[in-house]
Amino acid sequence: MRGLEEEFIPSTPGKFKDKTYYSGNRQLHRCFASTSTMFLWALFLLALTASYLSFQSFMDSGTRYLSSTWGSLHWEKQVRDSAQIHRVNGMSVLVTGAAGFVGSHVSIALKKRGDGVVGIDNFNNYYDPSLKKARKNLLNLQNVFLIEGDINDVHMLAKLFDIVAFTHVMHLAAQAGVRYAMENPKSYVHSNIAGLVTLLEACKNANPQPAIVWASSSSVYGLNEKVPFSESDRTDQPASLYAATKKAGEEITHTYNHIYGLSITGLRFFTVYGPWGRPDMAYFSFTRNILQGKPITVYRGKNRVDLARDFTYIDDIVKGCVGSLDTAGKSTGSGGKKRGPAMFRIFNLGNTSPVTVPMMVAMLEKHLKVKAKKHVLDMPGNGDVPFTHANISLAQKELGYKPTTNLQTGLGKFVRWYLSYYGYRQEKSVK
Ligand SMILES: O=C(O)[C@H]1O[C@H](OP(=O)(O)OP(=O)(O)OC[C@H]2O[C@@H](n3ccc(=O)[nH]c3=O)[C@H](O)[C@@H]2O)[C@H](O)[C@@H](O)[C@@H]1O
Repeated sequence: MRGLEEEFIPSTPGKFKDKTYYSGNRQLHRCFASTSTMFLWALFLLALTASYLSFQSFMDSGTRYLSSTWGSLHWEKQVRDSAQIHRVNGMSVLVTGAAGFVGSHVSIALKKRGDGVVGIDNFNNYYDPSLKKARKNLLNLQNVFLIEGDINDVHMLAKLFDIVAFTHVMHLAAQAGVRYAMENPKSYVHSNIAGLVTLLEACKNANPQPAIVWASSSSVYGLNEKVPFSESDRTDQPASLYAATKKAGEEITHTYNHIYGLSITGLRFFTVYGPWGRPDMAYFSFTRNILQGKPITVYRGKNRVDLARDFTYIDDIVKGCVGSLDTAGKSTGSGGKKRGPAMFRIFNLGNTSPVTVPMMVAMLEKHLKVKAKKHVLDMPGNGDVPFTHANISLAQKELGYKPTTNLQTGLGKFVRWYLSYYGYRQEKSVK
């Protein structure tokens, strides 16, 4: 016996050649039966497609809501609340790279003094994303809403500027690291070039246009030998792709200032270090290796000259960033059109007292109370520069920037943070 389903569904759809249908009437009936079955089939398929599509959209909106990625009403409310200004003459700032080292510190500083802050970060895995998540938790505690998204996402940026009239953008999202550029050059183009342009486009289209403060790098001085490095020194000899993308960023921001009236302040950071820092940087990875009894590689320059850096403590950098936001002139454009000349500035944010890498290691040994196992190697040709040294008189004059933490003190603070964050008990783990 054929089951009911088999009665209605032919084994070969569209082909109804049942030999029992033989008369004219039956021909007509057969024709009618065949048309109505096809109609039923079409209806069935239509219903199937419709339910599939609505299931998909339900799933999409469900995930969007649950993971708080952009777009939902709940998300919009979180953005608005976080951007709310709580002081007279305060600002509302979009901080890119807010789960990063400098980004998280700046976001918290701004929020604490009553400014509105919305963060964005793509949480990439260039270094341990769990550290970025931990920084996100810090931001949550301060009621800073952090969006998980990429600055290359045109629609998300447009939506953000639609919801909030940001007065400022603190642009710190970037692919950092000098030597990693040889391993993954495309990531530098993605974040430092394409991402920058996407962000500038969004800022230029925004109404009102925000003022932009962004992170360039001391590495733009490249092979410059004139010391200390001043903003007017040549920057056309980058030694790494990283430096080249930062230099390109300075030129790109200039064109957006020139064509669209965006207010731009570029900050050349000098080897920023401190608590919640970046694990890829030498002082951080040295600390880890020293504590684990593993060797560290200390590079040495030409003619056995020690490499040196103008290491700058995070709190000083934060003051420089906040000072730049406070003194930034307004952008002049609207509706994507320039209405007058706008501010364009570049500042060194350094410490003005370079320290050699072996001296930095000696300071770490003292704080950690452990001797490092050092391997000294000639500096490989991988983009490193032999030394950096900032002239900060311009930042001092225009921003009131005045670094106050020397490397010895700053590394002490870093080591205390490191030991507590990674759960070392100093008296037990170090000899
Ligand atoms: O201020 C800057 O412009 C740059 O500072 C750092 O770059 P860098 O100064 O090279 O910082 P580290 O990677 O921490 O290196 C510091 C020094 O330690 C040396 N080093 C690094 C790693 C290592 O294993 N051994 C070693 O001797 C490097 O050659 C360098 O002289 C940051 O990583 C960049 O993102 C930033 O833009």
